[in-house]
Amino acid sequence: MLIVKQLSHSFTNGAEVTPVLQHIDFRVEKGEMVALLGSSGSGKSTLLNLMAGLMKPTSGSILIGGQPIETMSENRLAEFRRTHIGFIFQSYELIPHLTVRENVELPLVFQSVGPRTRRERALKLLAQVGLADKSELFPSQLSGGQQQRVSIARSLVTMPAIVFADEPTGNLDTKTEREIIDLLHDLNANLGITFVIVTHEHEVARRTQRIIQLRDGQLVEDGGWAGEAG
Ligand SMILES: Nc1ncnc2c1ncn2[C@@H]1O[C@H](COP(=O)(O)OP(=O)(O)OP(=O)(O)O)[C@@H](O)[C@H]1O
Repeated sequence: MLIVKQLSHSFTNGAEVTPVLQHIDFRVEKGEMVALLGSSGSGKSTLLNLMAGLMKPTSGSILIGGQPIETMSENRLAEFRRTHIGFIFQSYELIPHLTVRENVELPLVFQSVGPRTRRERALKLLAQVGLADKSELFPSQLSGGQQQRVSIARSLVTMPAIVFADEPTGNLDTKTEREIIDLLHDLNANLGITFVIVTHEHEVARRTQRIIQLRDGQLVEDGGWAGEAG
């Protein structure tokens, strides 16, 4: 599903070169739920941006569904992202003047899916994330946890091969955090969605099947639990 091969990245500002990721190797199989754990500055966002095709690596390769994304043209990559990759952000990134249902439908608008199909798919997903009765409200009328559920429904509406979640519970209290992770678990178990969850919180990482740990741009642990990895 996802293969990261000998991935390295440095940022260059004038003469100054900052190496951020060094020779990262791992793979994520279809249906896995993986945490990418690391403290601030360890390189998580950089790795996520590279895996999502938002940046080109200095060297190495990223394959999603067998396709190397770093060699794709910008247009091809944009299309590939829209079709095969789902995103969940810490700050939800919902459009305030669209209803909950319209927010979930939005990725399908960009794929030219007709209104009736869009509506059906959005309502089905909203029911799956426990928001069947909130579809015609606006994001501001929902709690933070509910808004994150909307963004989860939106990330799944195109039926992507893989979903990247960037600190998905970073703005939520502990109880709501647990509920959101439970939901991601259910979606993983029931629908077989492949999730890569970027987090600096051991509590979140501990709930996944597998932990990939980054420290100073290097992979220090793959597969162990946070408690053991220290
Ligand atoms: N555009 C850039 N130019 C130079 N250095 C950068 C740039 N972006 C990030 N870095 C450096 O790369 C390192 C890793 O940053 P990154 O944002 O990937 O870490 P992170 O683990 O996501 O941290 P956080 O949890 O705080 O977001 C940091 O030392 C950062 O200063």
